[in-house]
Amino acid sequence: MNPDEIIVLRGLSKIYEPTPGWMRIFARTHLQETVRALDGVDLTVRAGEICAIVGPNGAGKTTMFRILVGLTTSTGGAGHVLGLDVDRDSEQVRQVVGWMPSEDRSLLMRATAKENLQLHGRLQGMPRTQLAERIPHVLEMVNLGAQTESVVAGLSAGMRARLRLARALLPGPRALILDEPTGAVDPIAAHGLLTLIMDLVKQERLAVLISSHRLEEIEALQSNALLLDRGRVKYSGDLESLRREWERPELEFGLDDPQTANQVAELLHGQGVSVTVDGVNVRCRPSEGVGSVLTKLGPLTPLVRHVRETPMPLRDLIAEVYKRGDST
Ligand SMILES: Nc1ncnc2c1ncn2[C@@H]1O[C@H](COP(=O)(O)OP(=O)(O)OP(=O)(O)O)[C@@H](O)[C@H]1O
Repeated sequence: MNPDEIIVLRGLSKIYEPTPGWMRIFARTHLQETVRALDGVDLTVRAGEICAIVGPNGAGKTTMFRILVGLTTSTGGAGHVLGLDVDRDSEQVRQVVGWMPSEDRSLLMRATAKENLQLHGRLQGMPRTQLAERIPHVLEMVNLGAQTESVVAGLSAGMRARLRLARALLPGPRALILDEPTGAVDPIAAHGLLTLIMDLVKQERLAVLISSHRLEEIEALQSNALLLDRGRVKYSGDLESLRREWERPELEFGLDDPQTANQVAELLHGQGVSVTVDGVNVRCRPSEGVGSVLTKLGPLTPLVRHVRETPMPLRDLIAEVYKRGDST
């Protein structure tokens, strides 16, 4: 085992079986068909690395997190944290994985920040002496030292998110699982929270899995990404390689007059490139590079006054991975 590889998933799968007929009488909701929530997922997260888990609703993100914190078991493949098997050694895994759930519902609103951490620590089986030492430390780590005795109901959404992070850090974990950490937080507080997470990852050499629907946040984290779709991996790797592989920059060709712009647009359209015309500018997102598009313009090429290339926003890039992946 490589000691730097903190989270290792190999072919991890989870199938939810249909609810048996006799159980449907008791179950409030029941499953009619088999659901493949995770289908052969491979992933390695090393110490000091952040991996963003991205996917539409139902992609399998929560199921992966639930397996890692021992709330459910896998039905195929294997998952290890620091060499511990997530199914067989779930008790020990919970000691080394900090879990930050997406909502505040798990916080006691009328208790203080310190009381919340005490209760959580006791439920996790942490000795009182260890808690007395860890609580001030983790509150300082998330810049909530001054709020130690504050009642949670009086804290801002950003502070509550940091308290949930402090709770995840309480046992001194080597891995963190952050489920939509900025979901309920305003953009400024979200930026502060993400900066804090990035600093912690560096200082403590934590391996972090994070889910977020806010793709611009993932870019700011400079993380790796695992794109999931119906339980299967669409892409796994760093964002730079994702760009190299999938980037289709927008090209803008500037012409002298609208008439020439329309001629260029028609020519490209005739060659299967979808274009928009905005006055003297023609824009398109071709699958080939600038050179081959210019060649396609033939006698109109010398009339092009400027070419501007704009990189795709991460949101569009990821949408492209899902779209193109579907057609293959
Ligand atoms: N306890 C369960 N029993 C049956 N099916 C489940 C259960 N939990 C999740 N599923 C199904 O497994 C699939 C993956 O769900 P999961 O909640 O892991 O996705 P997700 O990516 O977290 O989605 P979201 O972004 O909506 O939270 C979905 O089809 C879901 O309906």
